[in-house]
Amino acid sequence: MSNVPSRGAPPGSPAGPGPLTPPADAVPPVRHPDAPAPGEPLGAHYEHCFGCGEAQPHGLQLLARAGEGVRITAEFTVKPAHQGAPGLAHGGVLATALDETLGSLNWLLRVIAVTGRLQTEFVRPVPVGTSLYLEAEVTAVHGRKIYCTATGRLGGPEGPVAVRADALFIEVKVDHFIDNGRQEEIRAAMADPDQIKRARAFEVNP
Ligand SMILES: CCCCCCCCCCCCCCCC(=O)SCCNC(=O)CCNC(=O)[C@H](O)C(C)(C)COP(=O)(O)OP(=O)(O)OC[C@H]1O[C@@H](n2cnc3c(N)ncnc32)[C@H](O)[C@@H]1OP(=O)(O)O
Repeated sequence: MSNVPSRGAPPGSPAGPGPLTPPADAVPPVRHPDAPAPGEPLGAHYEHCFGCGEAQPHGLQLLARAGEGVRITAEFTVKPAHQGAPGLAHGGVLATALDETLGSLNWLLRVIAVTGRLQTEFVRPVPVGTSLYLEAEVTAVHGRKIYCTATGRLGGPEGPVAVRADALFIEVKVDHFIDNGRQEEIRAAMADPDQIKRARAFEVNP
């Protein structure tokens, strides 16, 4: 048995609405006035990120764009390195794509947040070579808790739904990474002016 305390019943359990349901006093999300304009590409938050980093040859290299409101679109192409079963994307890779797209919503809120919960639904297999088109949206905010949802479609915005996720992100300060990350990468990131600029675009008061 794990000694990590439980944060509530799983969604849909008879014990209650579950940790992915915003509480009654949650508020609608507010797009930050300095958020990137709709259609603008967001770029990677970290060049070595497995989800979005351009310096990760086997990563997803997911490209996200700001949408209207607190919404994001993103795309990635499933490569042979992403297989689970022959010719099909690994479920964990698809969960990464959902997680990364949901994490990109932080650019629009201008907060840094990490995934606390991620509930995924796999609706259709996703073949290698497919371009997965993702949309994500923040649905509610309660203190540091950010409730959000995402959908991935095969081939484009009108394609059939292949994956879905509901998630809870928790706002953190930049110290979360400085205190917990391996020192060699933290030192390199802090010495990189582009990385500091990217961290600032997430966080109003770094
Ligand atoms: C120089 C460097 C530059 C770096 C520039 C970086 C740029 C930006 C990078 C972004 C990166 C994105 C990448 C993709 C998204 C990932 O994949 S992020 C990686 C995966 N996630 C993680 O590693 C998170 C690991 N977990 C943790 O570190 C801690 O559990 C957390 C999430 C920070 C929470 O701990 P905490 O701050 O102590 O929070 P705590 O005060 O206990 O809870 C706050 C509230 O949230 C609730 N809560 C917390 N966790 C949970 C949970 N799991 N379930 C339900 N409720 C929860 C609590 O119940 C509490 O609720 P209220 O009482 O306020 O109602």
